[in-house]
Amino acid sequence: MPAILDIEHLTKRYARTTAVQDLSLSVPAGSVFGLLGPNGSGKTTTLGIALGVLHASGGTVRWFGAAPTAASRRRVGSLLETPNFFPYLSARQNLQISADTKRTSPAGIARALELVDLAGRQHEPVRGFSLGMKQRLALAAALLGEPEVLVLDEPTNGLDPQGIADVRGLIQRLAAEGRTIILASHLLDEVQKVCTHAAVLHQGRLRAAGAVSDILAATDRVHLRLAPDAAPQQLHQALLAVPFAQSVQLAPDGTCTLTLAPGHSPAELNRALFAQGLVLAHLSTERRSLETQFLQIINN
Ligand SMILES: Nc1ncnc2c1ncn2[C@@H]1O[C@H](COP(=O)(O)OP(=O)(O)OP(=O)(O)O)[C@@H](O)[C@H]1O
Repeated sequence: MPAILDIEHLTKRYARTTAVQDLSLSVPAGSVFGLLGPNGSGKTTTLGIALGVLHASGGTVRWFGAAPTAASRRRVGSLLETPNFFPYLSARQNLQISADTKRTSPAGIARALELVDLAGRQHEPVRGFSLGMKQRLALAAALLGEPEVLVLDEPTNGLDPQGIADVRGLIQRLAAEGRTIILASHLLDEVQKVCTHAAVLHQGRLRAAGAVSDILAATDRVHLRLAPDAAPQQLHQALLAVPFAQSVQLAPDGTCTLTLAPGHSPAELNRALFAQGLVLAHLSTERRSLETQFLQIINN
């Protein structure tokens, strides 16, 4: 897949803070790309620079394979913070104003309202809208001009569970229509549920990047022990020679702990050890939470 956005060696310094440091990442076309990181990790700064509303201290941003231009920016819709709609005007009238401000044709208003599921409420004043409806209206505003790419900063922040589900469902529908979506989030489960790809930021630095199924896969830890009369070192040595056994550790009580490379099962591991003449007295697996893995990524 070609890249929609390429960021290379991006750095942003404020007076005392380095918000982003030597960040390089690539957003594949058609992906839902999550920029995941705790508060203050540099997500908003990165998006602001990519969108041209902030200046970088160093590094480059390329959209659609080239330096950004006014024309390429029109292909990117964004929602960095929920706009202040006019409360006494209807949803439709507010979108009319957004279309005028963006100098896009008002012809897309009806379609945008359909997409965000507000067509039935379009003539109601926005003051009666829930936060979730206002966020969907903000997404409709970002969709004016039919952008190929949507950039969203914490799109579900402050919403109740129904509002969160609505916005996530909407993001998935928009992606299914072929748009590339880049979203910043501090919510691990959001990125895992909604995104196909992700980059993990911590203190302005990239800690991991790739397909969500690779970097945030729910990997299990496997614990193994031989019979009490066997030498635990033997098991440890044998495991080091198994190509799909990773992070092998030997505990003082003789238990070996490891993770399996993707696509490999504990049964396969048992067979590999048996083939080496080792009979296990104990084999158990322990599911590691996503939170544990996330903390491991940002602490590494
Ligand atoms: N205008 C500014 N002046 C000085 N420091 C800033 C400014 N904007 C951001 N920062 C600092 O840069 C760092 C990264 O901030 P940024 O808002 O990009 O992070 P974030 O990951 O989006 O966090 P959050 O989820 O809290 O918005 C933080 O330490 C923040 O305090």
